[in-house]
Amino acid sequence: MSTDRDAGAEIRLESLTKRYPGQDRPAVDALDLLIPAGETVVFVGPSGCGKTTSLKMINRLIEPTSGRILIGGEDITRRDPTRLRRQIGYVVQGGGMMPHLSVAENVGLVPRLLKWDRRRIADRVDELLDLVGLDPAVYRDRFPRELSGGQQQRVGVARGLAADPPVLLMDEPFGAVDPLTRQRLQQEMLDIQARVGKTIVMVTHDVDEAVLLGDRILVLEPGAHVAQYATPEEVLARPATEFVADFVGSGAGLKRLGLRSVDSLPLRPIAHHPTSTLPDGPVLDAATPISEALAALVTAPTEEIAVVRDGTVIGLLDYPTLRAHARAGDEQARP
Ligand SMILES: Nc1ncnc2c1ncn2[C@@H]1O[C@H](COP(=O)(O)OP(=O)(O)OP(=O)(O)O)[C@@H](O)[C@H]1O
Repeated sequence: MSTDRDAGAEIRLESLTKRYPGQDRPAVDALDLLIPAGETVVFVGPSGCGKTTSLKMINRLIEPTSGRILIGGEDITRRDPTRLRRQIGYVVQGGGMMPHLSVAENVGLVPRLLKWDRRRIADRVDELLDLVGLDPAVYRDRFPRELSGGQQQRVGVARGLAADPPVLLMDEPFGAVDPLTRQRLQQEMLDIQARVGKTIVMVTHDVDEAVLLGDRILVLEPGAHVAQYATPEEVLARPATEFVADFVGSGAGLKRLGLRSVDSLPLRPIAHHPTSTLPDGPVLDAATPISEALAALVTAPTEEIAVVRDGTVIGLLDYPTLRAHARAGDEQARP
């Protein structure tokens, strides 16, 4: 597959609005946006600002209250939504695989609905598994339960690309995997995008991910009001408002902290915790970078995670402690 920037389509949102029943303010309030063909645009912003609602209106999983969506110049607000969704790839957190279908059947889902012949579907499935780094001979007949989280996520990406759609929507695609797998998937996503040239719209909570993957970043305030829409370099170097500076700043603070390890934080001491009584829940090695510990804490079933050095628990770490230090790191870095 060669680089093909023409493979994507321009997306234009015009005064796009969503008002949920019973809510006094619109979740998305007259959003205007132009996403050039073949670019990756990443939506970031505080929880509830309207990222997912905006994304899901593009394939009409959520129906707009008013406004227009043009893809490749065509107003898709009048198209049959089911047909439309076969032409827009959609990748969700965790991969969203059907548990009772094999990898090949999952990837071939949309081509089958589009009535491609079997040979063409089989060839396409193998081509895509190769693209996402899964050996087709090993993985095509496996079931989701026989795959790791990262492998399921790869299958999700392959499925999103199956019918060669000009547009790929990704909703927190790498949010369900461990930090190392996440980094690997992000790198692979850059390679894949360089090869397929789709127009990609992605929602993430991770500013670092937005900076890495986005040609442009859309920073939203509540109501999906645009705080800034610019390249990552621009957003980091010249945040348009205090809000943007604060929002991307906390990520930058974490990035700086990322070089330090968790044993440099104040851990809650515990009286006695020999190796034999290591807690059941997740543990972190003392050398784990703080940025990775954050992801572990956010997804942990417990409020504290034990930090272990040489098989012995040296203390407990909680989210408020880590967060307080991330903020402190930020302030120190400001002039
Ligand atoms: N089905 C719904 N009915 C009513 N209100 C909703 C519905 N879905 C979302 N909302 C509200 O609309 C607003 C935007 O939600 P949305 O999920 O788009 O935000 P988000 O930025 O993606 O949030 P998060 O980062 O937490 O996923 C929120 O205030 C939310 O409570």
